[in-house]
Amino acid sequence: MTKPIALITGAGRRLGLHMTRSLLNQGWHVVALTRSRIGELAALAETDVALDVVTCNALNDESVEQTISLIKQRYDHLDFILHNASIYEKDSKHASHLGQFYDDLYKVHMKFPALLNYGLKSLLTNSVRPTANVIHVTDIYAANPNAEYALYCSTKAGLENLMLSFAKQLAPHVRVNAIQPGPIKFLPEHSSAEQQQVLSETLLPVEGGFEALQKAIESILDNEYMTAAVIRVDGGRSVT
Ligand SMILES: NC(=O)C1=CN([C@@H]2O[C@H](COP(=O)(O)OP(=O)(O)OC[C@H]3O[C@@H](n4cnc5c(N)ncnc54)[C@H](OP(=O)(O)O)[C@@H]3O)[C@@H](O)[C@H]2O)C=CC1
Ligand SMILES: Nc1nc2c(c(=O)[nH]1)N=C([C@H](O)[C@@H](O)CO)CN2
Repeated sequence: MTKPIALITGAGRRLGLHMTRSLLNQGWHVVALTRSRIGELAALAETDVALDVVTCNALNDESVEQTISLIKQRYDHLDFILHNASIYEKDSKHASHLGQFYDDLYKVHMKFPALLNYGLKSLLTNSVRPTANVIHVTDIYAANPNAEYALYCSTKAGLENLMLSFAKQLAPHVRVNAIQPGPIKFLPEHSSAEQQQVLSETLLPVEGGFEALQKAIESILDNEYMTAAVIRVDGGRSVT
């Protein structure tokens, strides 16, 4: 296959689904990793042969190993990995089993991206684009944590640090960067009081929406002189 190939984790909804659609529309072949093949992503795969939906659960080591093997069997190159999969929950929600919760966050935010980067390195170095790209989607909370989400924030900081190591390891054929989103899209479980509080602390007091992240992702893909960089897309929340 001569088409560029993108691998997106957490592709079943929200940003992952948005980027899957956007890259397909721009002529990419997309390998969409998701925990279960359902809903809009599954429906899209029925009509678009350029979409390969692969089920993978980052909490299951065997599932991750099998996914890496399957991708290496199926493809001879890879041009972009978007590390998007994430769990965003308060520590207090898991007070009775904090150790298990922390293990899960580590697996989704750090171990999964690290194993994909190592396991798929040979495909990335065979990119059909001038350079391959890996983007780690972190959070402004990686630099300035929200204490109620301490465990989440620390593993996002780990994801950002991994970006620096892989940028060093994989240069010059693979560029590795991070994006720190701010309030892009609230989850349904966020109360309106929580939402208003966050927006009152944001210079541009609206949700950014997935298009704002799409533009940042595309700017990295287009800019051959960017690696080891961190871009904030946060409406100015991080300076208040
Ligand atoms: N939304 C926002 O305002 C902000 C977002 N971000 C970051 O941007 C990225 C996208 O955000 P958003 O779209 O809201 O993300 P979501 O909270 O909607 O989660 C993304 C996806 O992660 C995947 N995921 C969760 N657990 C696992 C698991 N065990 N194994 C594999 N995949 C898993 C799921 O994919 P699937 O359903 O396909 O299985 C889930 O839908 C995330 O990395 C997030 O941390 C950062 C700051 C703010
Ligand atoms: N995986 C996710 N991570 C984050 C989300 C989210 O919805 N999913 N949201 C936030 C914050 O709510 C942000 O929108 C406002 O501070 C951070 N991380």
